Amino acid sequence: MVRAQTWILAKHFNGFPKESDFQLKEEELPEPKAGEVLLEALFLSVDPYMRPFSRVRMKEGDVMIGTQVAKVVQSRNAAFPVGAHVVSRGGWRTHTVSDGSDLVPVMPDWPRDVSLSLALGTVGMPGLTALYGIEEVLELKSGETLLVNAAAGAVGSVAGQMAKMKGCRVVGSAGSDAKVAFLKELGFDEAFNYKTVASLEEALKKAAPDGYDCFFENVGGPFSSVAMSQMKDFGRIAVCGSISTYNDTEVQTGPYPQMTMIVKQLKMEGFMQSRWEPKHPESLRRLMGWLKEGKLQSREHITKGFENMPAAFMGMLRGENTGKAIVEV
Ligand SMILES: NC(=O)C1=CN([C@@H]2O[C@H](COP(=O)(O)OP(=O)(O)OC[C@H]3O[C@@H](n4cnc5c(N)ncnc54)[C@H](OP(=O)(O)O)[C@@H]3O)[C@@H](O)[C@H]2O)C=CC1
Ligand SMILES: CCCCCC(=O)/C=C/[C@H]1[C@H](O)CC(=O)[C@@H]1CCCCCCC(=O)O
Repeated sequence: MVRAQTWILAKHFNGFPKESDFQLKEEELPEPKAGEVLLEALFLSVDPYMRPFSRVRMKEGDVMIGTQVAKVVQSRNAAFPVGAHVVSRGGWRTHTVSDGSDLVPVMPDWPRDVSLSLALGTVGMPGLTALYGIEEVLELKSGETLLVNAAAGAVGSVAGQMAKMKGCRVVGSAGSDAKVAFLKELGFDEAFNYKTVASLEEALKKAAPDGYDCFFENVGGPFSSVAMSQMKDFGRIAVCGSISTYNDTEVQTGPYPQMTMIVKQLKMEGFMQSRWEPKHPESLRRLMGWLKEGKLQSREHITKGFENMPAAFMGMLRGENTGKAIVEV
C-alpha cells in the first residue's frame, strides 16, 4: 500500500487564489491491477491554465488538474516498465495508479545531461505551444518584427528565441527589470518592463517605430488593445493566452477590437498546441536539438516540495517565475 498526497480544490475562489482554497489530502492507493502502473511524481508543472480551468471545469473536492513527470515504480503494463519516465496528466498528486491511457513516455533517448523537468517546459507543452504559435499560426518570416508579452515565461521565452532564429526583430515585455535583462541575454532586440514604463503605447512605439508584423499574445486585457493599435496593416496575431484576465471577478469589456482589425485588416487566431498533436514527436526532437546546439536557452523557476504546490501556483500568477515554473517533489 502506498500513501499518496493530493492537493484538491477546497473551494471555488473568486479573484486571486489563496492557500485556504486548496487542501492537502492523503489517501491509500490500491496495488496496480493487471494493465496498470504505479507512478511516483518527480516534477510537477505549474501552469496558468489551472486558474481558469479550476473555475470552469472543476468541482470542489476534485484533485487539481496538472501534468507531471513521473517514474514508474510498479508495473503490470509491459508498455511502461519499472524505471520508465512518463508525462502524466495525473494532477497535483505524489503517486498515481494509471492504466497507461493518459501517459506519454518521455522522448526516447532523452539526454542524461538534460533535466527531465524540461519535458514540462522547453521540451514539453510550453515549448510546443511556442513552436506552433510561431510556425503554424503566425507563419513568421525572416525580417518581420514580432511582439511577445509575458516574454520571460515558459512559452514567451521560447517564442522569442525561435523568432530570433528565423531572423526576425523581436520585442518583449515582462514584469521586472531582472526579466528584461534576461530577455536581452536571450537575444531579444528590445525589451521593457510593462509595470514601470510611463506609457505602454510609447514603449511599444519606441521599440518598433514602424509597427509590428506579428504579435504573440499571452496577456490579453488592456495590453492587447494597446498592442493591436500598433500592428502594421495585414498584421497577424496568435492568441495563446490571456493571463491578465484569469483572476478577474467580472468579465472585462471593451475597448472592442473590431474597428482596429477592419482598418488594419488584421488576422487574429486563437490556438492550443493539441491541434498539432501528430507533429509532437518531431517538434519535440527539434526543440531538444536547438537546446543541445545552444540555440535555445532554457530557464526554470523551481520550488522544492510537493507541499508548496499552492504557493508555487500563486507565485507564478504573481510573476515570481522567470522561465518555466516547476515544483520538484
Ligand atoms: N494556448 C495554449 O495552448 C497555451 C497557452 N498558454 C498561455 O500562455 C501564457 C503564458 O503561459 P506560460 O508561459 O506557461 O506562463 P509563464 O511562465 O509566462 O508565467 C506566467 C507569467 O505571466 C505573467 N503575468 C501574470 N499576471 C499578469 C498580468 N496581470 N499581466 C501581464 N502578465 C502577467 C507573469 O510574468 P510578468 O512578470 O512578466 O508579469 C508570470 O510570470 C498564458 O496566458 C497561458 O495561459 C500556455 C500554454 C499553452
Ligand atoms: C482554460 C483556459 C485556457 C487558457 C489558455 C491556456 O493556457 C491553454 C492551455 C492548454 C494547453 O494547450 C494544454 C492544456 O491542457 C491547456 C488547457 C486546456 C483547457 C481546455 C478547456 C476546454 C474546455 O473544456 O472548454
